Parts: sequence; structure tokens; C-alpha cells
Amino acid sequence: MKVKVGINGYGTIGKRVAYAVTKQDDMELIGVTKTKPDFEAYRAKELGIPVYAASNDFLPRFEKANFEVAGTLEDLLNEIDIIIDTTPGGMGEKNKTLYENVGVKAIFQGGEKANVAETSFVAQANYENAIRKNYVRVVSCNTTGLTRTLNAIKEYIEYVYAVMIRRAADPNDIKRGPINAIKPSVEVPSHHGPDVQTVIPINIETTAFVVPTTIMHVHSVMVELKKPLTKEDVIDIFENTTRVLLFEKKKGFDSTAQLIEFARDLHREWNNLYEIAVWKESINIKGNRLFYIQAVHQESDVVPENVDAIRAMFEMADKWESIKKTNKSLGILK
Ligand SMILES: NC(=O)C1=CN([C@@H]2O[C@H](COP(=O)(O)OP(=O)(O)OC[C@H]3O[C@@H](n4cnc5c(N)ncnc54)[C@H](OP(=O)(O)O)[C@@H]3O)[C@@H](O)[C@H]2O)C=CC1
Ligand SMILES: O=C(OP(=O)(O)O)[C@H](O)COP(=O)(O)O
Repeated sequence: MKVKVGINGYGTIGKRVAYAVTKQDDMELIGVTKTKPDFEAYRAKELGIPVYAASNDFLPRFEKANFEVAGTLEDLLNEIDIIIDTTPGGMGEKNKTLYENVGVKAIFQGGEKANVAETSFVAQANYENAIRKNYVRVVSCNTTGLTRTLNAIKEYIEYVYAVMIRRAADPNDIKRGPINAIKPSVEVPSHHGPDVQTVIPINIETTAFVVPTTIMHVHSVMVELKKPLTKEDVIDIFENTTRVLLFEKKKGFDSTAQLIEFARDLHREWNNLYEIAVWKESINIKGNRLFYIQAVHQESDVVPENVDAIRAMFEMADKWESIKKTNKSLGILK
């Protein structure tokens, strides 16, 4: 029997998770919600995805445009086993009561606080914690990126300090900026360090800056080691870590632009780069400190995590069975 999945919030993350769900042979996409009949709603319909109004309040917009919806969010909730809440940050917490009332499981995203769910989640780090849970939070894109690489070396970590260089807006977002400034998060540590700790118990602090780019985030990571590691060890560990890829500057990967071009060359849908990209030459050891630099495709790295969280919550597969299945279905390279 396939798990019936609904998506509330068909935006940057929601449309990608919806696509990923359609690629799974043990899941069925029942429908998605929209607040308005824009081109994304029409495209969903063309793809055969039932579109529901995000609430009764939005129905007049669809009626006015003669866009026939399959119902409202309440109707969708009655047809599914699990809802993926990909509404804007903070909205998921408000929606949770609706989900509780109907008794459907729910996955929230990184824009929500950790206490919205029973556990925060990054598949390769703590898949087991989501087994049979009703409410799970897939952590933010940056937190997912940090967790993937740090989890691989966690037994060596004494302390981590990482600087997050965050993209200002997603490519389709015309409202956010800055377009000519660097904006520090004056909250120190930024939310990323404490959020990593909701998944793996390591000593980590982070600071964050928003810069005028749309395509990827970049992290500069410094790890104080509690036991020795060589550069070659770290390369070997990352080469053997799922959803992490090493890229070499000497092969032309000079910036985030070439990483996205690589995803385009793979003919990835929406140029998704689900894997965290670590620059091989940036991996260096100085005394007891390890340094590396990585990039995160914010629109897609959390997508496979949502798929694995569904499998964990219904105990449909063990950790590596699920990760391998998800990777294969999305063309994730390793
Ligand atoms: N973008 C990113 O880089 C990442 C985002 N996240 C997290 O994922 C979540 C979603 O972010 P993102 O996809 O970027 O957001 P978007 O703004 O791209 O999409 C959110 C969608 O929610 C819908 N929506 C708006 N208002 C309502 C409402 N009242 N009821 C139901 N749906 C509504 C909108 O639908 P409509 O178009 O119909 O108005 C919109 O498409 C957030 O928690 C965010 O922090 C996590 C990792 C990366
Ligand atoms: O999860 C993300 O970033 P974050 O890990 O910096 O919070 C996404 O890029 C969304 O971030 P935003 O809240 O800046 O849109």
C-alpha cells in the first residue's frame, strides 16, 4: 500500500518535494494547495496534480479565474496519511492544529521552531529518531548542509565555528534583498548552530551574513579536533559520505556559478543540486584545526530529507534502505 501524501504550500520547496514524491514507488501524491491560480497552479494541473485551495478564504480567487479546484485544504487532509507543510516560515506552527484535529501526520520545514515537532531530522544523522513519529521537522537548508558533513566527522569534533554566507533570495523572489549590501545576522550564534544541535549533539557556534546572490549558500567551517585527522582522511570520509560531493577548483569549479552549471549539465530538474558541494582544495589541517568550505543549493538539499522522513514516520524502510531508494529515484550521485 502506498502512503498518501499532500503538500500544503506549493512554492520553492513544496513543488520540489511534490516532484520527488511522484518519483517514489511507495508513495502517492494526492494533491497540493495553492492560495491563488497563478502559473504554478496551472502547471500543477497540466502535470495531473490535483490543486486544492489553501483555505475557504482563497476560494473566490479560483472561482473568479474559473480555475476548478479539487477542494480545500480540509478536504485534502481527509484524503491523505501525511501532509508536508511547506508554507512560509512560522505558518506551519499555526497549521499544526488543523493537522492534529484530522489526525494526519505532518512534516514541517526549517522555518519553524524545533518545538513544532517531536524531532528535528537529517536522514543520515538521525533517521531512527523519526521512526513512527507523528510530527517531524526537516531542518533548514543551511542546517542540513552543516549536519551532513559534520555528522560524518562527529567523533573527531571538539568544537566547530562556521560562517554562513547566505543567499539573499531565491531566484524567483523579487521582493527580498539586499541587492547591494552585506547584512550580518546580529544574533550570535545564528540559529544554525543551535539547530544542528537539535540533530547531533556537538559543540558548535555559527555566525551568518546575507549577501546579494540567489543561487547558493556558502559555509566556511573550522573544526577543532579532539583526535588527529589528516587531510587525506577527511577527503576519504567525505568521498564516502552520502549526499556530499567533492568538487575541484582545478577542474573549473571556481564559484557557486559552476556548481549550478554542473547541475544543469546533469539535466537535473530545476537545476537541483541535492548534494552538499565541498571544495576539495579547501580541506586543510593546521595543527588541531580542520578547515573546509562547502556550498548548499538552498532550493533542493532538503528535498530528499522530506522523502526519507515520510519513510521513517511510517516505518516503511530502514535508514540506508530509504536513503538509497531516495537517492536512486532522484539521481543523487552517491
Ligand atoms: N527556499 C529555501 O531556500 C528554503 C526554505 N526552507 C523552508 O521551507 C519553508 C517554505 O519555504 P519556501 O518554499 O522557500 O517558501 P515559498 O514562499 O517559496 O513557498 C511557500 C508557499 O506557501 C504558500 N502559502 C502562502 N501563504 C499560505 C497560506 N496562508 N496557506 C497555505 N499556503 C500558503 C504559497 O503558495 P501560493 O504560491 O499559492 O501563494 C507559497 O508558494 C519555510 O519554512 C522555509 O524556511 C527550507 C530550506 C530552504
Ligand atoms: O533554510 C534556509 O536558510 P537558513 O538555513 O539560513 O534558515 C533557506 O534558505 C530559507 O532561508 P530564508 O529564511 O533566508 O528564506
